[in-house]
Amino acid sequence: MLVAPSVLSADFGNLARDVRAICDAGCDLVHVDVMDGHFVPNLTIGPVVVSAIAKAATKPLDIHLMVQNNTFFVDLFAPLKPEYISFHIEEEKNPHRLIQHIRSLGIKPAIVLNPHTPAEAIEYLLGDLDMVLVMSVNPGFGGQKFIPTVVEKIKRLKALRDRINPECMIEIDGGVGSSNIAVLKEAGVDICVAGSYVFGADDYKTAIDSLRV
Ligand SMILES: O=C(CO)[C@H](O)[C@H](O)COP(=O)(O)O
Ligand SMILES: [Co+2]
Repeated sequence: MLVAPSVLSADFGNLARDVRAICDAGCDLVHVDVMDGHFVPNLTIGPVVVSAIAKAATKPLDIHLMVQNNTFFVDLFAPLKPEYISFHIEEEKNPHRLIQHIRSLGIKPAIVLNPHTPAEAIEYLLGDLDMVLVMSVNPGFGGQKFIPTVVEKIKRLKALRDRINPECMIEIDGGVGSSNIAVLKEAGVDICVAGSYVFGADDYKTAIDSLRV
């Protein structure tokens, strides 16, 4: 299991310190939540702060867009050379075109599914994706309770993934911790995002290691 702590739960007064700390603690990716106050009822960070995160990070960035104008934000963050940019299928009229655009920028394209969106919604896009991110909370805030019905969805997604594009990663985001990580691994998750679980722990390395099932 790869681990991507979400900096949404970091101390923003000491952001560079916290980003360095999770990288030193052995995380695989740094998960960055970008919210525009329109697609979700919360507003987070733009390119000025994300570039400060990129500067402090010694691990690749995993940018999770929760925005209305995906192409605008992809172009805004592309110069930071993240490993992944993920966008919500619920907010994109031309997802196939946007996947190609992200790839043309040298970035791995990923799609996010909200809790109500079936795995089958991306069946004909899976062959072009490097990752699918399954939301296990409603997007917008850290520290929410895990929605257990996503476990069944991950199993369906894994079956599709294994048939269509075995290289494509499955990532989970929201309410993840040591209590549910084994079930998620068993269902087919490859990468877990964890915000409040990691940043709320006394020791980041112990918390990250506890997710490596
Ligand atoms: O995308 C997100 C919220 O929309 C965050 O990545 C997610 O909520 C992580 O926080 P936590 O692990 O505390 O649930
Ligand atoms: Co996220």
